[in-house]
Amino acid sequence: MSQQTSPLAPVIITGPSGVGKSTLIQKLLSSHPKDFTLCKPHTTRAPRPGEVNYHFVNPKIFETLIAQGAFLEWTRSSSGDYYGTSNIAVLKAMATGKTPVLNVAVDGVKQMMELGMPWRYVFVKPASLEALEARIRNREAETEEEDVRKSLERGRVEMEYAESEMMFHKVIVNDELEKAYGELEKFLC
Ligand SMILES: Nc1ncnc2c1ncn2[C@@H]1O[C@H](COP(=O)(O)OP(=O)(O)OP(=O)(O)O)[C@@H](O)[C@H]1O
Repeated sequence: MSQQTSPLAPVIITGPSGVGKSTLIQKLLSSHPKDFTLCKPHTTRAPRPGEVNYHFVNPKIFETLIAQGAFLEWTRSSSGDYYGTSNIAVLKAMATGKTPVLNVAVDGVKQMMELGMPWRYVFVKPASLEALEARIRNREAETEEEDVRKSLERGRVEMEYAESEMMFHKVIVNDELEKAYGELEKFLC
């Protein structure tokens, strides 16, 4: 990508489920609270313990919002949960005067890229599919065998997409967290 972007242009962080997007975003927001703000996405999945970084809504409300054209992007995960970013959430984040940071599933990123926004796209990938599997299994969340299998298959396809499309401004391997975070910070700050 050669398009010029501003330091205030939203940053889109994407990658397979469980790769560590939320972890990296959380570190960025807590290290640079004056510079970055989270653009809060909507989801229909259940909150994990202590989780506050989403608007949690039921599927009926999510589907109403889709029908109203409220979303800039939306998608369904391999387990059937909806995820999306509303236009209002982006505007609210922009109005803070800080750089909005978005956590977006790979399918949603494809929709955003089609809109041609001159935003910054970062793909986070695992060191290997085995490492991704270990991370998903270690996470204190849904670990039904079928969900893990579907999630890994989807992750594999998403990684192939990232490699084939070359549409990302930055690709970061989240193997060692501090190193991955250092790369993200160097790219953005
Ligand atoms: N570099 C790392 N090394 C080891 N564990 C990590 C690393 N980065 C994140 N994790 C852990 O991996 C798990 C998944 O991380 P996280 O929830 O941030 O992923 P995610 O990509 O946001 O997932 P989802 O898209 O499904 O919400 C968490 O338990 C997190 O603590």
